[in-house]
Amino acid sequence: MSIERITKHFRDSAQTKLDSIDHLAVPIAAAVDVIVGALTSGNKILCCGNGGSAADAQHFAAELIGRFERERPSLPAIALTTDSSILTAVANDYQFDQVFARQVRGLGQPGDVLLAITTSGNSANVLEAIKAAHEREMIVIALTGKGGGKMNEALGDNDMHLCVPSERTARIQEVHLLSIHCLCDGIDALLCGDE
Ligand SMILES: O=C(CO)[C@@H](O)[C@H](O)[C@H](O)[C@H](O)COP(=O)(O)O
Ligand SMILES: [Zn+2]
Repeated sequence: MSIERITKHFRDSAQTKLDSIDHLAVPIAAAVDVIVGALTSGNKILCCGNGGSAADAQHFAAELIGRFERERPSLPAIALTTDSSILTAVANDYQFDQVFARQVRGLGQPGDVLLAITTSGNSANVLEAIKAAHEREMIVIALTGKGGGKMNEALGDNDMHLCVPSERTARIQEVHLLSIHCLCDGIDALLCGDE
């Protein structure tokens, strides 16, 4: 593989991150307020996504249940992407687009937050999870890209949309991970004080 290709990936990734600051800094700060409000009211965070975004959902839940950069109490978060028995049963007995929605209906409570991650904004199982979250009176924080796709119609007035200004899945995922780390840092700062 050529060094130029690798260099281009690094440069493009850095540029997409720089381009994202003006789009995402304010909504990320607002999302931190929503998440901390939910956590301090005794609510929890559910997270979902497909492929690389499933990994992002798990990454976020791990940092809340475990820790980010400093010691603090465990925070309640569940990735809906991890239980192969649930995922296969729901996909087999219902439809694959219900794999997250069914878990939201079983686990979600009013005031809980759904972190819905999809680079295209179009994954049917993520959109169905949002419908279920609305039924459960949950708040949705959506991480998308590519203009947001069908997510633009799926979200309600109380939801939040963090849309990365890129058309390329890999670059969008890279900014999603950075955004997730900003969320973790913001949660810790609000709960434990600035460091
Ligand atoms: O990680 C990657 C590509 O970088 C893939 O696994 C990617 O996440 C999958 O193709 C997903 O199914 C894409 O779904 P979405 O982001 O459009 O919701
Ligand atoms: Zn990927």
